[in-house]
Amino acid sequence: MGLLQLLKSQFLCQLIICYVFLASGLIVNLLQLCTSPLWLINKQLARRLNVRLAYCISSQMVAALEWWSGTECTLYTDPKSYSLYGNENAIVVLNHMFEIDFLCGWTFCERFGVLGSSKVLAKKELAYVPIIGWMWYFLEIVFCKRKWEEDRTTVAQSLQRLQDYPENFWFLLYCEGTRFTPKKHQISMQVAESKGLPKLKYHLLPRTKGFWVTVQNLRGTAAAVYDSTLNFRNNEVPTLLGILNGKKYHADLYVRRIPLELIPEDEAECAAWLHKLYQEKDSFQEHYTETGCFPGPIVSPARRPWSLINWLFWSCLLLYPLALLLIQLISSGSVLTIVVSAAICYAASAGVRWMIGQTEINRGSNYGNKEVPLNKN
Ligand SMILES: CC/C=C\C/C=C\C/C=C\C/C=C\C/C=C\C/C=C\CCC(=O)SCCNC(=O)CCNC(=O)[C@H](O)C(C)(C)COP(=O)(O)OP(=O)(O)OC[C@H]1O[C@@H](n2cnc3c(N)ncnc32)[C@H](O)[C@@H]1OP(=O)(O)O
Ligand SMILES: CCCCCCCCCCCCCCCC(=O)OC[C@@H](O)COP(=O)(O)O
Repeated sequence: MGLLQLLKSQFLCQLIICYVFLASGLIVNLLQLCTSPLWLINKQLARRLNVRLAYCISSQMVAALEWWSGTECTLYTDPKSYSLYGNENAIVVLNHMFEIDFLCGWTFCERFGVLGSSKVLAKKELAYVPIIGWMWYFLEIVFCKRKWEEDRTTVAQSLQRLQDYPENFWFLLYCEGTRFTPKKHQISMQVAESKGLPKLKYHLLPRTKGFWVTVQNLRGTAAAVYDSTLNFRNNEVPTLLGILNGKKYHADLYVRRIPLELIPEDEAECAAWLHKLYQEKDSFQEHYTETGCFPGPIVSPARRPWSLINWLFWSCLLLYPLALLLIQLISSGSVLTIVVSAAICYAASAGVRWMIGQTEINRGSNYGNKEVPLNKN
């Protein structure tokens, strides 16, 4: 193990990264709250400000992936589509198998200049995660309860609000609705069988309603669907804790640009179209398993320095007062103050560990885990 790698694996270094993330995140959340009155006066300006504030938070996680762990992200795509990435609004359909798939997505957002404005159809539970969830509130992220009776109106309304969004954005949709586990896969394949659909090997059966409502409400706003399939080399199982430990992974992303006009408007036809898309995605994963690469040319954008610069800025701003505080604390000699400070540090690190837990598959929800009564046709 090299010296740098040893340094990266030290708990103290990870603690510093988490401290900067936590302290800067809360400051940014507060600044976002301060933009509230501006929404009434100049909504578009408030949105633009929030895009930049959100960048301060999400780019720290991107910096951890790109600069701290040195993870490499390779893009396989058609060079003709490449020039459009970042210059139009798009709906991104991504497989949901890895704990850091969202972070790889964010990395590509960063490289194409849409990180601050990127959006997702997220489960409601994530709205309560401090920093990220609170940041999303001001970014007009679309939340769902994964209960169609309630989601059908709320999701459509939230999507419609994005029609006059002042910056280009990518709207991420995990149509599988939950992370892949063998049990969820087995249950969803029973559903596939009952619907007479071909089985998928690498994906859960996609939930079609969210896709249909997104496409319908973003017609005229988004230009295309980016069908994205992610995998990692050498059967790596990447985790956020691994990233914090400085472990380097190799992500490969295969993206096909599909103009929105090609997607049927009728709900049933749109659902059939999505099922066919997932059968194709499954064949790309099969190709990857057999050959170690996706079909198509590699046109990888390089990582940009901005996420690192942002992290260095917040570190300089926040580590100096922390050091002063620690010196004062130790020199005060008060046992009570030291114990209280240690307790605050412990609570903060437990909080960050809980947030990281949100990304862990074995702490995932039970959605898609329950056997459903099937009407065999
Ligand atoms: C160039 C580079 C390109 C790309 C770069 C890549 C990405 C970057 C882009 C943007 C980044 C932005 C942000 C990223 C940051 C963070 C993201 C983090 C996480 C958030 C992710 C989540 O929270 S995922 C969970 C929430 N999302 C979803 O659930 C979406 C999918 N779900 C739906 O669409 C659902 O339909 C719904 C939520 C709208 C409603 O759910 P509900 O369960 O109520 O209804 P359903 O219709 O789905 O269910 C009933 C029907 O389903 C059938 N059924 C039953 N059991 C199953 C089963 N196990 N599997 C499949 N289907 C099942 C049932 O039979 C019913 O069928 P019908 O025929 O009656 O419809
Ligand atoms: C740079 C310092 C990093 C410090 C660590 C901060 C950690 C914050 C992470 C919060 C990000 C939350 C995003 C979670 C994405 C996710 O993967 O959600 C799961 C859902 O799709 C589906 O849930 P489920 O049904 O449970 O599978």
